[in-house]
Amino acid sequence: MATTSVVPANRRRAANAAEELEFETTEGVKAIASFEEMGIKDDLLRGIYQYGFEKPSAIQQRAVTPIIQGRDVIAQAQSGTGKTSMIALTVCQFVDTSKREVQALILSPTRELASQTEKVILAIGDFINIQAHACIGGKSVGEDIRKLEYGVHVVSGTPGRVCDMIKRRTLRTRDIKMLVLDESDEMLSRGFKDQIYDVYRYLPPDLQVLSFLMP
Ligand SMILES: Nc1ncnc2c1ncn2[C@@H]1O[C@H](COP(=O)(O)OP(=O)(O)OP(=O)(O)O)[C@@H](O)[C@H]1O
Repeated sequence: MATTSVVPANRRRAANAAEELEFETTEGVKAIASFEEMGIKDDLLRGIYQYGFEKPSAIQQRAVTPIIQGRDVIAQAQSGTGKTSMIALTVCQFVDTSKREVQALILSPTRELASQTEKVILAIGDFINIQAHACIGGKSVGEDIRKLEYGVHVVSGTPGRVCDMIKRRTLRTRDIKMLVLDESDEMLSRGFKDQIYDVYRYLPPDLQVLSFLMP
């Protein structure tokens, strides 16, 4: 397990000035200053640059490599520091797009966040032809069934709808090898614990788990 935490050294000062941030990481976790050095696949790098990113943010510099190496990771950083983008890029790096099965599952506490993550995945993963679907409450169940039966590589959803789709056997879990819990503390405080546990029970045992939260 690798842990990374990025918090302002002094909350009264400007939070986005890199020199005023404090970084705490598991021993051995290094900051990698460029996307090229992270071993990201070429077509994904093209997508990242096309999206407008030139260099990784502080949390991305520290957490992307352990994720790509297959470690379970807990990463903590304030809002706007690049966590959602990091989920998108590591999921895109992880999936094998020649296999149209769900391989990564992202759970978020809100429909907006789940949809936003799906959008960033589709944008960054444009050149790798990634198929992603937002499985969220309030949207048509029929559309979920159609998309999932057609076949997608990634599902980004809220725990209730995802659990429902798994129980209907529309969301096949056999090939899921990565579980991402975004804003995991928020999910637990919103009472999603039982649903998350329910989802987890259906996932294969050989699973990489990533947990993202705010300080
Ligand atoms: N490496 C990067 N280079 C340039 N911009 C970036 C980079 N990573 C993220 N961003 C941009 O910074 C903003 C915040 O990123 P993101 O949404 O990924 O962060 P977050 O920590 O998930 O924040 P929030 O909780 O507000 O969603 C977005 O506009 C995103 O496009």
